[in-house]
Amino acid sequence: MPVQTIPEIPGLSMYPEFIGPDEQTALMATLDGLPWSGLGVGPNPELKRRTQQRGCTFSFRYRKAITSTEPLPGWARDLVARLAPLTTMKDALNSIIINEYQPGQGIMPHVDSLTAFGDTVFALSLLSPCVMTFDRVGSTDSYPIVLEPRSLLVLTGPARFGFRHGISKDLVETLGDRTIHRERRVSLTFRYIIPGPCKEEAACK
Ligand SMILES: O=C(O)CCC(=O)C(=O)O
Ligand SMILES: [Fe+2]
Repeated sequence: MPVQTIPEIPGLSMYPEFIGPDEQTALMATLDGLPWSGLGVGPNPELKRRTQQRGCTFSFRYRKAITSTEPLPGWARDLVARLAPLTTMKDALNSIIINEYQPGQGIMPHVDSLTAFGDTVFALSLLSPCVMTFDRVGSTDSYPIVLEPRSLLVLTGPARFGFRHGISKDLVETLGDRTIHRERRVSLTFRYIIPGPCKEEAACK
């Protein structure tokens, strides 16, 4: 499987075309057939975008998992089996957060909670491309990258713990000679949720 890395962001791996177009279409049909939450609907009603959670459910407000170990759904098993060999993390992935970004929606720069989530985070991108910016914690270094549809981003080590990542609300983004007109984007974040409360002081992301 071809993998791209970025010397400035150690621990980041990008797998372009991790899934095929038909797999993307089937996955979107599955997700759109399931109930969305966020935007006033629990378990995370405060989120300003639509989300779904599968497997172990995490509450950002209560800063902890709010279900015990629900199994991951059948439609995710093949994907998860393909992710497992890409990490040295011992704990098995037990949660999927699905985020929908309509034009004008993004995600604030954040480090995924260090105490709530395991040391490898996977993000599978569907539909619209977008720019994700990595800001090194404690410096002004900032590295924008394009998340292409059907690509898989793997964050571990410094990329996971030493950089904030975020997506702007911009309707149009430019990076080098690339111009992206943002359309609907859906991503699946696969993580291991560590049992017990999030121990950080800051808001848990
Ligand atoms: O949408 C994405 O690709 C990233 C989502 C994210 O950063 C997260 O769920 O923590
Ligand atoms: Fe994140």
